[in-house]
Amino acid sequence: MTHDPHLISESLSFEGTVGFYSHHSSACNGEMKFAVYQPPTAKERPLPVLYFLSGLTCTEENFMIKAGAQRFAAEYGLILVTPDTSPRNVGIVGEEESWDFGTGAGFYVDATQTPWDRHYQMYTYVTTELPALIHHHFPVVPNRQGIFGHSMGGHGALVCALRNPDRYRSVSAFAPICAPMQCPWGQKAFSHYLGSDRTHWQTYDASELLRISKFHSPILIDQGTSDQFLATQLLPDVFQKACEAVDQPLELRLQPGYDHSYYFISTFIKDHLRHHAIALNA
Ligand SMILES: N[C@@H](CCC(=O)N[C@@H](CS)C(=O)NCC(=O)O)C(=O)O
Repeated sequence: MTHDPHLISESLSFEGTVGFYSHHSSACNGEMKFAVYQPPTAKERPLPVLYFLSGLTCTEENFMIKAGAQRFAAEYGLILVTPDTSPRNVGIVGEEESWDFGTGAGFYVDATQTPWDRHYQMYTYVTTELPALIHHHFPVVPNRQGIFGHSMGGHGALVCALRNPDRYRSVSAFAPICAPMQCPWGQKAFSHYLGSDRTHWQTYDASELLRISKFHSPILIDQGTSDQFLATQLLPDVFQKACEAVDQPLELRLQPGYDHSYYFISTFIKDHLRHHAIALNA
């Protein structure tokens, strides 16, 4: 069951609106926040919807403030939705202790381990509960839905798309965590949220999921070569090999000199919105 969203603030942007909302989430058993950009054409007709999942330490705000996506969403006629990256202030001891786990680091999984399982149901939240709420309250065409993200959110976007190719028509990522089972961020998050059963971890690892699931349209990934997390945490080469093994079309663009920041994202954001617009408007 979804609850009506409460509008916190609204600003005009490229003749459309950026709105910040809170609502009660049944999946996460508490208040969640998200933001929506509605381009000017949303006043005239329902539009395709594109979800952006942010990375570690982010909220629903970072992308809306820093990516510069509104100009192109207005141009291409896409509604943008950015959820928060985790439940917050839910009273779990240690939830604020690290920047790469707990608050701001939900990893887009449904936790099975106590005490996280009562609230950290981000996979269900972003794939089911939030889209149902968006469909109900905003002028979207529900079967024209795409997803993209950055870093932890790039991992989330790839996992959501590979597990639900019927629900997402397009997927892309900036500097995604491509093989979370093989990197410290992923291993820390999965062991605490999911327990020790590594077969369960595979259901949230894009490089593993490719063994059983292919996406029906090409995947676009941009990766900066000066990203400080590239060699230890992101591992795009593992994902590339997994794509090759199953003939999954992948455009992996290594961008010389770019780091992990939103300066990198904003440089290539237009290409990503175009990638999604082509698939979502086809
Ligand atoms: N806090 C970390 C960095 C965390 C980080 O780079 N987060 C990325 C996502 S993985 C981000 O988008 N940060 C928010 C921002 O740049 O606005 C550090 O100090 O090394």
